[in-house]
Amino acid sequence: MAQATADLADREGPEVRSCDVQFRNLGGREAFEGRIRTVTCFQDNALLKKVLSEPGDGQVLVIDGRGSLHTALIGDLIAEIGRSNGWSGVIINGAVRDSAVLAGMDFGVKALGTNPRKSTKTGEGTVDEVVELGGVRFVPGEHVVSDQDGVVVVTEP
Ligand SMILES: O=C([O-])CC(=O)C(=O)O
Repeated sequence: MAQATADLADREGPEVRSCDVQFRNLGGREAFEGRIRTVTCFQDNALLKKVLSEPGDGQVLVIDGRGSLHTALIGDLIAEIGRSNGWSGVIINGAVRDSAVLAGMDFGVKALGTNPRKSTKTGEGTVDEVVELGGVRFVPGEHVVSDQDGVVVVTEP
């Protein structure tokens, strides 16, 4: 693995951009990193599915679902779209489903929790706006490292 979040925290010191949200590590790839892209949406997953259908080039999609645990923003089908298009993983301020399958996939998935209820598919939301979670700004184009200890944003890889 390239970088551990604890090593980044030692390097950066107290100002390290470490996200305080206690995400669950639900994907089979427990440590992942990449350039940040973002989607903001609310209980609707058409837009994030569209973005994960683009070439991923090792990027990480940070999805701000406003913390809603009422519907799943991704399941095994959308995760497989992302994995097969070369995304490293997703970090979701929201819920997922099909977690038993996600746990066996070579794809990074951090989320708040699970809910089997489907999301709507209207396409509402925004792409590549700065997302703020757990005291950290996730800026598209910067770099995020996610592992068993947490989620850290750095300017450069
Ligand atoms: O289609 C959805 O709403 C999410 C889903 O179940 C999947 O990705 O497998």
